Amino acid sequence: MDSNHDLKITLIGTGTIGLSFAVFHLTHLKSPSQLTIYDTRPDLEKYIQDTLLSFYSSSSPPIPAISEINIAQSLKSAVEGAHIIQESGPENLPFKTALWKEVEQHATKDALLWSSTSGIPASQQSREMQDTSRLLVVHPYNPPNIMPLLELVPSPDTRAELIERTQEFWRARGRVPVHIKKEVTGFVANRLAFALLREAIHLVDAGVVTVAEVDDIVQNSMGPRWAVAGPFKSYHAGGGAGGLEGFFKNIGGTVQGCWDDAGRANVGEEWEQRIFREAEQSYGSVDTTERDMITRRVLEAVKLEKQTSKDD
Ligand SMILES: NC(=O)C1=CN([C@@H]2O[C@H](COP(=O)(O)OP(=O)(O)OC[C@H]3O[C@@H](n4cnc5c(N)ncnc54)[C@H](O)[C@@H]3O)[C@@H](O)[C@H]2O)C=CC1
Ligand SMILES: O=C(O)[C@@H](O)C(=O)[C@H](O)[C@@H](O)CO
Repeated sequence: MDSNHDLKITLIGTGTIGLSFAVFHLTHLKSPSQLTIYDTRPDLEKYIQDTLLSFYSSSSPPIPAISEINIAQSLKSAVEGAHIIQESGPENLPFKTALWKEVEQHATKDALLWSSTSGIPASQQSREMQDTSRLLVVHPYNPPNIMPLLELVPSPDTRAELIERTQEFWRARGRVPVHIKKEVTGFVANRLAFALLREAIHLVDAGVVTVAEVDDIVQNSMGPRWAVAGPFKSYHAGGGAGGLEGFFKNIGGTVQGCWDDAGRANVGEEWEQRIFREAEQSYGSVDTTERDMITRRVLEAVKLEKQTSKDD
């Protein structure tokens, strides 16, 4: 991968995710002039000026010279000469398919082509490309300027060396790229999160707990637990000397009972209006700045403690 001094990154689509990626890259690039942004919104420059600054606080890296960022006036000029091109445009297949077909015409042959998509596989997005081996999904967890995870989801055609170069890029910047081996719906993080969300909806809909009580439970148990040790490591530890096998020997009956009794809520069913209203009454407009500041500090603390215990 090109050194940070001459690395050129282009971001296509700088809304919620794209701008967060911009903040991340600006922290690691030697100059803002190495970053190019292309977005069709008419108020782009004012939007960037107003919104990018909101990502910076007293504890974050110094505010970059935003005026030095390249604002491209065409897709062609945005992608020419870029080493990395990441799209964070609208989550719809026609947009992404047309985009990659056009990007491929102007991008250099060894440029890395990444999609931030939440769930549209590279095999679908690349179907009008000449070289379908070039595209890789690099799915972030919002906000990517803070959350370490990137799910790398290749199509069956994606070249292995592109996955390796992408892993190298993110690891070198302290991120956690995970290679998802198959194009499953929602990849992995969302599937796991949405499985928990389905059961949470079921329990609220059944009057077992409220929306806020579910959040209290998660934030004061598995939330911090899984920030330190994920589900498999936690239950392997919970099984004592027997490990995960011991856990299931001991608790397996209860686990199966929960699985058998799990809820089957579906989108569009009658639970929606009541639970949407309860969430609104509980939270109103969430202060994402405070959320992100606390999340950053939690992640930094976990990383420091894990490094300290590794060094001991
Ligand atoms: N919002 C989230 O929590 C997450 C979103 N994603 C994915 O990231 C992608 C972007 O999502 P968001 O940032 O939430 O959407 P967004 O709506 O905030 O941003 C999309 C941006 O694309 C721009 N755009 C629209 N048409 C364009 C075009 N033809 N050329 C260039 N730019 C164009 C829009 O002006 C807008 O700024 C989606 O694929 C989404 O699934 C992935 C992880 C999390
Ligand atoms: O939750 C996230 O940040 C991401 O994994 C997603 O893709 C979300 O589902 C996003 O699309 C909506 O928040």
